[in-house]
Amino acid sequence: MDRLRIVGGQRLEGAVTISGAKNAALPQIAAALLSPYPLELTNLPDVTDVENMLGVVRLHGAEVTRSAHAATIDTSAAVSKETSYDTVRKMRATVLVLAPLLARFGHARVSLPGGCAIGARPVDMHVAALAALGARIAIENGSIVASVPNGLTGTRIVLSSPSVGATETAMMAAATARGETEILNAARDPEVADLAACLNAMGARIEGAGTHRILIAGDTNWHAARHDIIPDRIEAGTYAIAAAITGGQLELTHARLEHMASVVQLLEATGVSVWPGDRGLIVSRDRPLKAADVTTEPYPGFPTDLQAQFMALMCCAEGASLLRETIFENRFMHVPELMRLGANIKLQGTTALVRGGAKLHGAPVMATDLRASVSLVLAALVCEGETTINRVYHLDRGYEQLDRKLRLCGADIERLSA
Ligand SMILES: CC(=O)N[C@H]1[C@@H](OP(=O)(O)OP(=O)(O)OC[C@H]2O[C@@H](n3ccc(=O)[nH]c3=O)[C@H](O)[C@@H]2O)O[C@H](CO)[C@@H](O)[C@@H]1O
Ligand SMILES: C=C(OP(=O)(O)O)C(=O)O
Repeated sequence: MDRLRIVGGQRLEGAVTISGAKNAALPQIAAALLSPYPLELTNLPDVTDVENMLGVVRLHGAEVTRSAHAATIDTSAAVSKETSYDTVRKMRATVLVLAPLLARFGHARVSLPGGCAIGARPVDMHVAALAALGARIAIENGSIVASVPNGLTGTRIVLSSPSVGATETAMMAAATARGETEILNAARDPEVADLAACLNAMGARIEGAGTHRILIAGDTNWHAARHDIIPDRIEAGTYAIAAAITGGQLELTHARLEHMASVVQLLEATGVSVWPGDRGLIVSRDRPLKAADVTTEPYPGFPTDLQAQFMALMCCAEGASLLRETIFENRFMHVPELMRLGANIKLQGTTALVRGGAKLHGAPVMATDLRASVSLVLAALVCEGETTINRVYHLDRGYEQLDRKLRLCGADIERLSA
């Protein structure tokens, strides 16, 4: 298993190319199963989650032609097979193949994903949305078994909360349904809007994605399509924090301000400067960091996927900050590891009180999930001495060449292969 070795104390300076968004890529790869015509995805990030999702569609008979940062997925010979527990367990987003398989083939069997390190993460809203569209769904031996012998029928779906995955499931299924579907209380994330743009390129007629109310015309005539994936706002936010924590300046090439308003607002409240440049965003800090409180919220609120990284930043701020996690009940696996580096953090339920300013010292730490791991990398950049981070495969799930990108900006970071 690879490890990362980081020696802290370097100020980061330079440009970082922000890759395509993992969380936009995953549902779009699943969406390729909706249509028998090829889908070409460009700006595809080179991360293991994307490779795994391409593996999942291959398991269903898709032919995938890869080039650097692109893939053409031809599902003309695809079939609906069982998606096993082993596959779903590795990556929860695999559950996104349920709707396309059901919509195209009339039946699907996908193992229930179960909980993961950050929370229980049920899929009841995905199931309810498909049932509303007319699917018969049962849970049998740990799998979701869905069928719709006479095809899906458009309807009104009211989500009990704006789940990203359930909105995507509903949108994909509704595109194939007979008649119009309205999704209310939809997730407004840019990745949802990007999936709609991809589906529209494939022939669907979807309006309102990116707002609470999405209208899907149904009865799609699919055709071959090409779609360019949006830049990863979570990767961009992570590097923005890397610039902030080291008191450096980074140009985040391709980063989009319009996807990052809550993040930029919070960083500015801590004394960080962010401004648009010719190629993306520029992030810089030359003042002491101020503490700021934050509550994670559905988009456009502050993303849960940046909570751990922001906590690392607040460990270095003057004063105390409160971080409230409202999306995932157990997303604080980074706290004990940050404390091993010397951070002063008190956890109470879903709130963390961070008393900033403690001197951080390098130590061996354990990566536990994707964003927890990267928060340790960020903290290690300012630790006195050497930090080694184990289980780097968590990072490789969603960060393309993290060590190389940081090294190019001046970080003292090295990957140690086992
Ligand atoms: C691949 C992908 O895009 N992953 C992102 C997606 O995950 P994901 O799509 O799984 O997240 P959701 O928006 O669905 O989850 C939000 C909340 O709703 C709950 N819930 C969700 C579905 C359901 O059927 N029942 C239910 O109770 C979840 O447990 C969680 O508490 O959005 C999350 C919230 O922004 C991000 O952290 C993940 O990085
Ligand atoms: C939680 C994440 O991903 P997933 O939903 O795939 O677990 C993430 O990207 O931070």
